[in-house]
Amino acid sequence: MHHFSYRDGSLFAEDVDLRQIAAEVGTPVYVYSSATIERHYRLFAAAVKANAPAGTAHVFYALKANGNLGVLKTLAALGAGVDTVSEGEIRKALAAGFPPEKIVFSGVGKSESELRFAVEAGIYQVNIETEGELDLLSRIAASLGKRQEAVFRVNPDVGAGGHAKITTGSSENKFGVSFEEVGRLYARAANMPGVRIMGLALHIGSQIRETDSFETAYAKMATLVRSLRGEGHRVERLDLGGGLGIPYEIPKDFDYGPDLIEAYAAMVGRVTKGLDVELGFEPGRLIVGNAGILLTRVLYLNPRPTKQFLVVDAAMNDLMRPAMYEAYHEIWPVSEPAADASRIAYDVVGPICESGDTFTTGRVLPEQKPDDLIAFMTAGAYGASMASTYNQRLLVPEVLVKGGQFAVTRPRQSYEELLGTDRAPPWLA
Ligand SMILES: Cc1ncc(COP(=O)(O)O)c(C=O)c1O
Ligand SMILES: N[C@@H](CCCC[NH3+])C(=O)O
Repeated sequence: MHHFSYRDGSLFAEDVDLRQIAAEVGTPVYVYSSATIERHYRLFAAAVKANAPAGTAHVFYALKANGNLGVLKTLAALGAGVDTVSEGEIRKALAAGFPPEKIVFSGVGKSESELRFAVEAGIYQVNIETEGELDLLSRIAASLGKRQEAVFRVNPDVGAGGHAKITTGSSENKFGVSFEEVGRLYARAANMPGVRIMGLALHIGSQIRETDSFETAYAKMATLVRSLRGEGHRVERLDLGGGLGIPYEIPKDFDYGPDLIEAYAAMVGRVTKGLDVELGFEPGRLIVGNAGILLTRVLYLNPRPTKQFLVVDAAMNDLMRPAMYEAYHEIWPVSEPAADASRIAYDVVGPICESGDTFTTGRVLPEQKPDDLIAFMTAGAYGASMASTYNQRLLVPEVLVKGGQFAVTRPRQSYEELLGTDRAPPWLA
């Protein structure tokens, strides 16, 4: 089931022709499908709930993957919780209507003011990553007359992921407290006035397309839960993080998800059997990755003796995954190519003054000409959320589609907004 498909010769997002969005909103523009977001959330939530030991599983959508207000409201309406990593993300989640009691706060470097904001907001859980953070959190909460529920994010020393830069669970990575330290921290926390430790969390990496590395890490966590309980500590919650990957190469008979999600959920059920914990999950990419595309227009062709450059109006500041992780995104022309269309190998590049502003090299596509529209597929996760204004380009707009309707849920930034926050120093004013 794919919600981006060809109809009458043009690529549609659900029931909306992408040519219409390009005409009304301009390019580049991100376009998201509500139906895909809903489907992936429901598939995941149902599978993990069905396999959870105590029948309780909380799904905290990882907001960092896509923080668009329309996307967040869609998920809040489905009853999702949210995983945040900064005060800005907590504020976005609250603004989108997520109740504080469904908000988790992760992150290696939470500042004092961020922790204070989170405690005052009354969020569900802080995922503590260092001993210093434990002390600080307790001090802040106690000064507010509160006791904040929290878990320790443990570094399981099992790293995995689609690229070295997105592995988080290895002990070489900065994330989480080490396995050996957890017992001691639990014991210290028991005497602290401002925190109540409810359990453990982990997150091993992103774009993981098999279940073995999760299983290794989760089995280690199950052992840790038992040994902590043996020492008399309370472990009621186990937050298993996110990281489940998605297909970036879209199969012809696209029916994303169920197999890997089912296998993952069954594995979780197996590993946590009899553990009597409330499970939490933090999927990001899985929920929104396949739900979005980046729509861009061909500006120029630049033929060279050995290659053909296709210059488009999107750039690495709009979608930085290819430049940062050599990530692969399929490219679909908006006008459905004829079966006998001539095909050419292109290096698809953006307007930015960096050779790294290259989406792909030698990609064979139906022949393109200036003004043609093309879509970078599977761009719903870590696309707009990682965008910048590098080269003083305007932040890219975002559109949410639902059935035959669409709405601009973030307009293209204006030049007034781009320039308006700068301040001249007084000696040059
Ligand atoms: C703590 C934490 N939770 C959840 C996620 C979401 O990961 P993904 O989008 O791969 O599901 C991340 C990012 O990798 C993360 O750092
Ligand atoms: N931003 C990365 C994944 C990192 C996930 C954040 N912990 C990507 O686009 O693949």
